[in-house]
Amino acid sequence: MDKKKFKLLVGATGSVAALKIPILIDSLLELNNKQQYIFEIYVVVTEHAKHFFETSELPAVVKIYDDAVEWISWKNRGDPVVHIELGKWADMMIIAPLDANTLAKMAQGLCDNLLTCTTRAWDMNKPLLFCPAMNTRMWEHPVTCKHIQTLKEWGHEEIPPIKKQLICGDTGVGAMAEVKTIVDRIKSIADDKVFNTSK
Ligand SMILES: CC(C)(CO)[C@@H](O)C(=O)NCCC(=O)N/C=C\S
Repeated sequence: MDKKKFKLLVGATGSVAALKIPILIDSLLELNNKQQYIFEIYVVVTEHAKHFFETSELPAVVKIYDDAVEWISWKNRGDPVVHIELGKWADMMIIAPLDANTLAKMAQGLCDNLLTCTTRAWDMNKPLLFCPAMNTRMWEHPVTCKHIQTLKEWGHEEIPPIKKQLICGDTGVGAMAEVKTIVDRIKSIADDKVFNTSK
C-alpha cells in the first residue's frame, strides 16, 4: 500500500538564512526513509530568496514555485491560480526564513508576489509556521514584535530566531532557528495530523 503523503509547502524569503534551504529540504526528505508517511515538498521562493541559494541545488523531487510560474500558469479564465492552488494542495506551510520585509507584508495584508499571495489566501485551519531571520538591529526594532504578534493572533506559529554570530559579524538574536529545531517541529505537527486524522 502506498505511503500516506504529508504535503508541505516551504516558503523562502530574502534573508541570508535562506542559504540553509537545501539542508532543510534534505533533512526532511531523509525522514521519508524512516517514517510511515512521506513528505511531499513544494518550495515557494521570493525573488530575493533566489540570491541566497540555487534552486537547482534542490532535489528534483521538490517542485519550485516562483513569481514567473504564477504568470506562466494563468493566462485566461479557467486557468489555475497558483497561489490559490498551492494553499489548497498544502497540509501545512512553513516559511523558513521569514525576512523582515515579508513579515511586514504579511502583517499588513500586502500580497505582491507568489509567496505573499499564498499566505494572504491561506486557510487558517491549516498550520502555518514561520522562522524569522534578520539582523539583530532589525529584530530589536519596535515594529518587529508588533508584526510577530499580529501573525500569532491569526494562529500562525513562530519558531523564534536564536542568538548567534550573524553573517555580518554581529552577535545577537536574529539567526534563524537551527534546522534540527525546525525539522523536529514540522515532524511533530505532521505526525499529529497523519496519525490522529487516520484514527
Ligand atoms: C546565515 C546564518 C544561518 C548562518 O548561521 C545565520 O547567521 C542567520 O540565520 N542569519 C540571519 C540574520 C541575517 O539575515 N543577518 C543579516 C545581516 S547580519
